[in-house]
Amino acid sequence: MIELVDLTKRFKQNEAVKKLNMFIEKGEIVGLLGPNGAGKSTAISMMSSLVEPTRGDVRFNNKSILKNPAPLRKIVGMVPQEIALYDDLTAEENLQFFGRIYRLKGTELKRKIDEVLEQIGLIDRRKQVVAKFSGGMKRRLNIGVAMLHDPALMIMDEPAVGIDPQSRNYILETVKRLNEERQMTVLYTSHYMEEVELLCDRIYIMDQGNLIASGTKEEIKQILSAEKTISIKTNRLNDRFIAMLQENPTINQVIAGESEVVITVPKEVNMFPKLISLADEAELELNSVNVQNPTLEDVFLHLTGRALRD
Ligand SMILES: Nc1ncnc2c1ncn2[C@@H]1O[C@H](COP(=O)(O)OP(=O)(O)OP(=O)(O)O)[C@@H](O)[C@H]1O
Repeated sequence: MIELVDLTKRFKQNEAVKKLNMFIEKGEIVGLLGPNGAGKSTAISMMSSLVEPTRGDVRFNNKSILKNPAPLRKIVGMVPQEIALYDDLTAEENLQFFGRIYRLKGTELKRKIDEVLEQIGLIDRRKQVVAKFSGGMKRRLNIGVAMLHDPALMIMDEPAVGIDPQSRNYILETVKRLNEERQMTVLYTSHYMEEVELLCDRIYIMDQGNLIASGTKEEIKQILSAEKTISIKTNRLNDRFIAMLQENPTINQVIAGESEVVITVPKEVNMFPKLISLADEAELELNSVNVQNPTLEDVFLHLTGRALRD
């Protein structure tokens, strides 16, 4: 459906996006994950023809859209990171205003507004002014605006940022439902790996303008397939035990908390007997020892040496 080819954007000295290659197939939910400043917004602004690339191409159904963006614009719904609503208008009036921009009118506009309000769970709040809305409700209406013209491709720029977990879940479920019921294709950008992990079929991870990993969740986690992480919980962790773990040549990494220590070891090693004897020696009672599956956060840490949310 959409393909980015060596897409690059330079702002003066700053190369915000560097030779980005990406594709989105019809019906997929694709995640674009990366910390603040990674270049996600710039990439999707070029993808939706709002920002002109310095180099590279954006192709829609195998045709470049750089000279002729109209066919793509017709099918794209863009959910911006900043909430773009009129505070002194009601939910319904906001949808009427934006619906007219999309050239909807009369009974068609009314039908569409009812449908969108139903989908975003705000049908009972249609007559309420947006100024009275919670952050989560504003985010939902922000998505509703982008849904008015039935976009085949929805591009969402951190649509659930800064809201409570319940509203976030509602948004994630709405996106999933729209994808399942209407085969809507979605590009979902976020710096929360949990959102992307929950929602997306395929994921691209960006950092400092570069694409650092891509693939299905399983493929990306394969990057860490040579190692496993073990979490050890005790009532009282002691320095002796931590020192013994740090000195053990099989253990690659030791991260100690107050009552939990997390170690990384090669995948094939069975650490359980050794951990039990080390704990015995350090006169420590173990509460639990769990092998953890790697998360996308672990992959990001492994690739960049930094946490995703620092
Ligand atoms: N219009 C602009 N002029 C100059 N620099 C810009 C402009 N837009 C973005 N940048 C820079 O490009 C880099 C990438 O920014 P971008 O907003 O694309 O990142 P992001 O991953 O979307 O992060 P965020 O979630 O914070 O928006 C940053 O260094 C930013 O300062």
